[in-house]
Amino acid sequence: MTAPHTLGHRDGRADSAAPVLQLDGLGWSIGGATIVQDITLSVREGEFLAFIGPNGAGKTSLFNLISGTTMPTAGTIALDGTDMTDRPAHVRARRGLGRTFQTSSLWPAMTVADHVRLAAQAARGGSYRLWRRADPYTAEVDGVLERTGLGHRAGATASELSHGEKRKLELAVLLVGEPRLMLLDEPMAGVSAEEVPALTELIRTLHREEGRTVLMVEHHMDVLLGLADRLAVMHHGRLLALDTPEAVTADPTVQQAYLGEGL
Ligand SMILES: Nc1ncnc2c1ncn2[C@@H]1O[C@H](COP(=O)(O)OP(=O)(O)OP(=O)(O)O)[C@@H](O)[C@H]1O
Repeated sequence: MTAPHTLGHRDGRADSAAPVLQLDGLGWSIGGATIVQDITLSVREGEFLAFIGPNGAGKTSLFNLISGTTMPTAGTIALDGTDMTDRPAHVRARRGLGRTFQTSSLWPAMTVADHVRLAAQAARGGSYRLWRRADPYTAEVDGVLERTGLGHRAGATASELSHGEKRKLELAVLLVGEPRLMLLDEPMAGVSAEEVPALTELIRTLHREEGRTVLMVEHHMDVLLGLADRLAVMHHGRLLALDTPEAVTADPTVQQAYLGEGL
């Protein structure tokens, strides 16, 4: 096990008393349709907040707003007490926000190690060269692959990986930037039942042992009940409930929203 990482504020401007993430009245409308509506919540440092909700409830759209890939049409977003509402994704990333996507963002013919190496070069401002003789990123690449359980797959191409290994590689690429706040969009999607426990354990380590704040969209309730401090339930773009997993699953309003789909 690698030693826990100290996740310090990158630019020293953070207000340590402020929540890591604060959303106030956040909304997004497009083409006359309101996709995300009036979301107000705060996330404290080190918390694990999971988002659940029926298909099309607006969970991915909310992650897009938080990460800056979509700009909100209402409300505000603050990171560590600093308003980020109009700031682009790369500025939020510099403030320690990292995310994975629902669909795979890997290059099929590129090796596992080269994915991580490219991410390291991009993060450290190096040039995109995979053939350098004296590779300054070797130790970092090895370390990240070991932390994510992919050391033995360093030379495999992404196309040779199982779904679970692909998800681990996406996490490995994300970890290169040492995000303090990680947004994981359905990290178990497409992963076989046998691979779910190892992936769950990796996410638990990133949260509990490495101290990262995690927001995760996930449909597997059994996975979430062992990980999440709080569950946020989204329905028709709104926040229907936000509480402990026990309270949320017992909430009749939530059960009603899931009627016919199972919670
Ligand atoms: N760019 C867009 N333009 C128009 N409608 C959109 C756009 N992006 C998303 N939507 C719509 O917004 C709604 C919410 O989509 P979103 O992907 O955020 O839901 P979700 O809760 O993540 O769903 P799932 O669990 O199926 O991934 C859907 O009805 C979707 O079709």
